[in-house]
Amino acid sequence: MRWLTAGESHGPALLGILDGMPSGVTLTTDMVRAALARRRLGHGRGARQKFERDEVTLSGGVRHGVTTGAPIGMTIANSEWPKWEVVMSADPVAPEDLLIDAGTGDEREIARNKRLTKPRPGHADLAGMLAYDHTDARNVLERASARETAMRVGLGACARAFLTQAAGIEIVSHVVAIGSVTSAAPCPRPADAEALDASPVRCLDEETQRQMIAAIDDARSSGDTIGGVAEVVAYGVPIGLGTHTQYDRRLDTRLAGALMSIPSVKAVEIGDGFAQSRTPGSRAHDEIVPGPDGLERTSNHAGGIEGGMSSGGPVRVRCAFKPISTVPHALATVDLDTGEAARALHQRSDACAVVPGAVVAEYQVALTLAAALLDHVGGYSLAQVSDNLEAYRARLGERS
Ligand SMILES: Cc1cc2nc3c(=O)[nH]c(=O)nc-3n(C[C@H](O)[C@H](O)[C@H](O)COP(=O)(O)O)c2cc1C
Ligand SMILES: C=C(O[C@@H]1CC(C(=O)O)=C[C@@H](OP(=O)(O)O)[C@H]1O)C(=O)O
Repeated sequence: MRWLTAGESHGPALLGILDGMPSGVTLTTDMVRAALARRRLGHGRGARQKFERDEVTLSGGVRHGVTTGAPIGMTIANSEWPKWEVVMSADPVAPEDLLIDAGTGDEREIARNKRLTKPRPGHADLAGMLAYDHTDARNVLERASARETAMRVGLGACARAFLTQAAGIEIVSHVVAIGSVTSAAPCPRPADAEALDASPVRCLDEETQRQMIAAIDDARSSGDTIGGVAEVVAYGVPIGLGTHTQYDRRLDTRLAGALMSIPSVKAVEIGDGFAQSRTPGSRAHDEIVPGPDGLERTSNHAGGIEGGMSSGGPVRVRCAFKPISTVPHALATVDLDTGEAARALHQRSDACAVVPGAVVAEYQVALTLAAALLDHVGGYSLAQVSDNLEAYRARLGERS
C-alpha cells in the first residue's frame, strides 16, 4: 500500500491517491467526511476552521460503497478557492490582476495579493525560497502548510476502514501535554473515542483539561503560540508486523517516519521512549509469562514494538508538536528583496495545533499499520486478507 498527495493550501483542492487497497472494504464518502470532521475539532484553532468546509469526493477505487481494489482517488475541495482564484491560478494571469487591492480595506486581503519576500521563521519559507529559487514565499508555503494533513486523514480513513474490517484493529488518541501542562490520564481505550472527540483538548481528566484550555488561552491572549504532545494507541495489532530483517521495513522506522512527517512534529517516542532510557534494564522491559490463554506480558514499556516488529500488545506512540510558527508577536526576519531586517508577516493563524495534530497522527498510524499488515499477510481482497490473517493467528495460537 502506498499513497501520495498533491495540492496547495489555497488551491482549488487537495488530491490524494491510495494505491494497494484490497477490494471488498466497505467505504463511503460519509465515512471519510466523519474522519475529516474530527480533524477540525479542538480548542486553539484559528478563524479559517470556522468557515472552511472539507468538500470530499471519492473519484476512483470505490463503487456502491465498496472498494474495488483499484487505486482510491480522492479530492478535498477548498471552499475558500473563489477568494484565491487569481493569486493561485495555475495559468498565467495579467500582472495588474495580481496586484489589485480588493477594496475591502482588509489588510490581509491586500497582503494576499502581494509577493511575500520576508520568510517566516519556523516555516519552510527560507530554505524553500533558496532551494527552489523563488522570490515569492507563497510558492513554498502553500504546499508546506498543514492544510495538506486533511488529505492524510482522508486517505487514512480508508486505511482505517480496512484495518477495522480485516483485523479488528482500533486506534485512539489523546493529548498528554499542552505546553508545560501534563496529563496523568490513563492510556485511552477505544471505548473512550467519543468522549475524547467531545473534549476540546482531547483529555479526559477534567482538571487537566481546564488547565490545558487556560494555557492555550493564555498563549493566545499574550500574542504567543503553544505546542504539546499527543499519544496514539492501536489495539488488536497482531504480533509480527514489521520486520527485524531490514532497517527500512522495521515497524518503528515506519511509524516514526509517518509521525515525524506531520508538519510541526519535532520528536516521536515509541512506548516509554525517553523515560525508558533513564530506567535500569531490570525494570525497563516487558517480561514474558505464561497465561491461561497463551504468552502474556507483565507491562508495555516497549509500546507494543520490539525488534522492529509488533509484539502483540497495544502499539503506543507519542509525538511532540512545536508551537505554531506564525507567532502573533511577529518574529525577526530579513526581507530577501532588500536584505534589510524586517518583521515576519502575521496573518490569521492557529494558536495551538496539538488537538488536530493528535487526530492526524491517528490516521498516519492507520496508513502505516495497513501497509504493514498487507506486507505481512497479503491479499487482493478483504476476504483473502481475513483468511490469511486467520491462518496466521491459528499458527500463532499453536506456537504461543
Ligand atoms: C493541524 C495543524 C495546523 C497547523 N496550523 C498552523 C497555523 O495556523 N499557522 C502556522 O504557522 N503553523 C501551523 N501549523 C504548523 C506548521 O504547518 C508548521 O510549523 C510548519 O509546517 C513547519 O513545521 P516543520 O518544521 O515541522 O515542517 C499547523 C500544523 C498542524 C499539524
Ligand atoms: C487550513 C488548515 O490549516 C492551516 C495550516 C496552516 C499552516 O501554516 O500550516 C496555516 C493556517 O492556514 P491559513 O494560513 O490559510 O490561515 C491553518 O488554517 C487546515 O488544517 O485545514
